Amino acid sequence: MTPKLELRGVTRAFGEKGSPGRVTAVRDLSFTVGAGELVAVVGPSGCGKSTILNMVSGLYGPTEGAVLIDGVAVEGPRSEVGFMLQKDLLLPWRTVIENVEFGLETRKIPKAERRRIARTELKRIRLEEFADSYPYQLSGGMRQRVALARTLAISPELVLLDEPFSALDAQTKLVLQKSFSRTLSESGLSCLLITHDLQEAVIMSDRVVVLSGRPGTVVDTFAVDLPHRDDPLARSTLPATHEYVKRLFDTLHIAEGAA
Ligand SMILES: Nc1ncnc2c1ncn2[C@@H]1O[C@H](COP(=O)(O)OP(=O)(O)OP(=O)(O)O)[C@@H](O)[C@H]1O
Repeated sequence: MTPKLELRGVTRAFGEKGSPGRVTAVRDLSFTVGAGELVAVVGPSGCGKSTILNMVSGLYGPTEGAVLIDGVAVEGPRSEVGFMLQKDLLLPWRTVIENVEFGLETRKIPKAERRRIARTELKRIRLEEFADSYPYQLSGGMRQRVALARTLAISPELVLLDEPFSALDAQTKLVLQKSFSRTLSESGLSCLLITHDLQEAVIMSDRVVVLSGRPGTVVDTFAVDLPHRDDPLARSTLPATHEYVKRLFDTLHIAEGAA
């Protein structure tokens, strides 16, 4: 079966070819995200995680190799790709429901239909009673949930999650990891999760890709063969979870030492 996302021998360099300032951010990366799969990418700072996201979102292409969505090379922004960033980027002058409708508006969906979809998404994240509130009236965790609703409202097939919980306190993070995991599993979406948090990578994903320091190359990739992908809290209590986290820690330690 064609994967939802495939990076095939991807290298990306910046700067003039042959110039001393040329930097290779990632080298010969190959990995896939299958349909309905959540794949976490972890690696040391500067290993090229943002570069990967920028290529998958069509901001720029690889220097060598190919980035494919549904087997088709990405050559610009694709409507089936949704994003969730560390900062919620909600528009402060719009109500919660108007924020959720934003992506639908830019796609010229009629107003009544936009409202219907936005209400369904707010219900899904259990914030329907805040539809007419403004972002400043919500907690950081609630704002991130609204941002997820906005992402899902456009019915994406692939969701890119860029450190979506890193700005939150530890307790809010746990609650959100749980609610995101349930929502993403229920929707059967394919997801690429970029994270610095090794525990998060293990408790939320089906598979983990480990990158080395710059230039980022794949140093390990493994399936997380544990139950409860839709419930990170339950997964975090399993003894085997700690084995996986330790494996990641050891791999990254070696990778950093070699960089
Ligand atoms: N547009 C650019 N021009 C020049 N160099 C770049 C550009 N984008 C990224 N780089 C370089 O490529 C390397 C990887 O950058 P990138 O931002 O992808 O890493 P990252 O893993 O997201 O970093 P962090 O974890 O610290 O956010 C860095 O050394 C960076 O300086």
